[in-house]
Amino acid sequence: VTVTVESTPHHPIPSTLWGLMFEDISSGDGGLYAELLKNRAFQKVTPGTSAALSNWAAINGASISVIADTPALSSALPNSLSLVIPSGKTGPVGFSNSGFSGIKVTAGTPYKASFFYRVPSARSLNSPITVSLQSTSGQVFGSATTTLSGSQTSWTKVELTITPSSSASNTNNVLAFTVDGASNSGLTYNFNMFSLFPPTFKGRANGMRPDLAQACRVANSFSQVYDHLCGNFFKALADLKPSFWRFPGGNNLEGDTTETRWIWNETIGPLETRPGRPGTWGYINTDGLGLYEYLLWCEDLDMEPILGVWAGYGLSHTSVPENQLGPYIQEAIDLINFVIGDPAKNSFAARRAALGHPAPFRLQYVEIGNEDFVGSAPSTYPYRWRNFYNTLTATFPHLKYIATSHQNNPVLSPNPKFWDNHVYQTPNWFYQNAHQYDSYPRDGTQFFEGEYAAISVVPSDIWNNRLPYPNIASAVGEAAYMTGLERNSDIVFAAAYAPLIGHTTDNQWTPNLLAHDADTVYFSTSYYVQKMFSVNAGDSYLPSTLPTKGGTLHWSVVRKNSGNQIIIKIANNAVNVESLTFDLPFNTVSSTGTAEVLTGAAAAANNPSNPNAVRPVTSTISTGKSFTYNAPALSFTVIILTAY
Ligand SMILES: O=S(=O)(O)O[C@H]1C[C@H](O)[C@@H](O)[C@@H]1CO
Repeated sequence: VTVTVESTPHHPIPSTLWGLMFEDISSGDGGLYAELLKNRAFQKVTPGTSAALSNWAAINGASISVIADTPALSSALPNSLSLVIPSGKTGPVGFSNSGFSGIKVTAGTPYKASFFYRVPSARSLNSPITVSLQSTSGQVFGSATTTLSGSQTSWTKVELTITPSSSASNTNNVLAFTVDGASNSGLTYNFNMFSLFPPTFKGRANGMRPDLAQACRVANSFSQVYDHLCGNFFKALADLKPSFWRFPGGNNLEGDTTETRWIWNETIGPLETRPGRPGTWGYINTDGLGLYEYLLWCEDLDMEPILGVWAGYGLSHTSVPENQLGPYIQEAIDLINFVIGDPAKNSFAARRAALGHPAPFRLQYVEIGNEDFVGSAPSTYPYRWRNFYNTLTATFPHLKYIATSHQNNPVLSPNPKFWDNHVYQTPNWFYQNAHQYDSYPRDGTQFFEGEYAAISVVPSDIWNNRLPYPNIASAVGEAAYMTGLERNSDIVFAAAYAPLIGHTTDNQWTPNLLAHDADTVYFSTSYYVQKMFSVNAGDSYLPSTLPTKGGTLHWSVVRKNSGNQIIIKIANNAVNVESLTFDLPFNTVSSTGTAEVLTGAAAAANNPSNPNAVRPVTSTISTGKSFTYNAPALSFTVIILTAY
């Protein structure tokens, strides 16, 4: 096929085109969020049940239980861990936490441990307590000791630093808390709000995970360089050069009921004031990764937040009646004031300032709800949209509000200027529908492809036949579709693969762009496609011969001003090599260029047992005013050359 490229740009590439969608689907707690202990504050559990003690285990015959404590540490955290040392015990007695399917222990790294405690009744003994990182078989890598006071009947916080002298060979490790059995015979201690943080990105308290911090890249302040092969969340995400961050969901914004919606003001402030909530993915969210942490993360990665506000619908298909929306609209107003308000005029903005960020955060886009095309949502979205949109627009007229139902189905008033479209489909569907936006009217309406992914190769039932990890077929299908988004980026202002992150074993959704366990992050084929597009977004779109609609070969050409670069993206979904001849209308064209190619067998995938099975390979190719490139079967290529 001959591709004639035009020299006059059709439109600028929007600065927000390629970004990230995030919600907690075994991706926040235990993933992006750096806390290493699971069930750290017994949030939303039933005292006295074994479930309340999940992830905790007794050591050497200690009697542990979760109790509804009086006095509670806080109204947000009413449950405590009660430790009773039986009589007749000798040696260390106590309990341990097993983390999120394990804990990674790296020598020379300072881990910050903390907990609250009180003694129910005063006594003379002041007892040492040892907190140690150790293997499940008892090998101690590092520990710290402090003293529990026998007169401490009110809650008090203890903070310790543990710097292991050796690394663990795997993640089968626990954080153990022990006191001497003999001297504590028959005594009781109450504990709460445990926490263990390794160094976080930028050293932020309550920050993002150590594997996220750029410890792999910045001059290490620690004696131990992180396992640079593992990559890490921050490097992985930062390397995508993402332009936006949609949060907090997705389903997890909505909650199953009105009561379990994401309530922004319960996710900020000291951890002991955050009650946590049952998320929509089957586990309790600690909300340790809350609104303020998300906003700092957006600043740290220089991303535009796309902030979802709860819009009166829960996934158990309940809608707030129109005449009862007021408090929830006010909740959204207060949320937005926390983000951008004037601390001198608004108490929620003053909360932001008190947390250390007096200046407003960056905010342009607010999404009203999520997927209001599911269940009974469409039947109530017209009034929910109208009331939220009208009140928010009156209060914050400069913000851009995104609708989440199917466009004009139902008809909404006022007519939305921004829509969020989602699609989960097969690889074939993605290359067959790469032209989706070509025919959309150019009437000022803008589109956010807020969630898309090839999740299955079984068209008859994609939902129950998931790919465990992205593979070459899914990634190259997505690449074809993304050439269409790039071509139509005059009306598509943003797009994100979803979901972004998932745990390798303890997950509720596959495939994910990145997988993780307690040890490392795994980069998928789709991750590389996202990175190859995002890093090479360019500044303006150059029209060219249109690919055959529904065909297997797709391309898109952009110009990057700096360096006079022409960037050609080619997705070949055929199982045979495709030859493309490019005719470039420029006086001067470099005789060579680079071609970064991701290719492999259709089912080839990166996974924990073979994390680097498929990676992009860059080579030098011959280019010129007219040149031919042979796109390998099942491949995505980014060609970069200079021309002017
Ligand atoms: O089960 S789904 O509704 O398809 O869930 C999808 C759509 C929803 O917005 C998001 O939270 C989730 C995975 O990204």
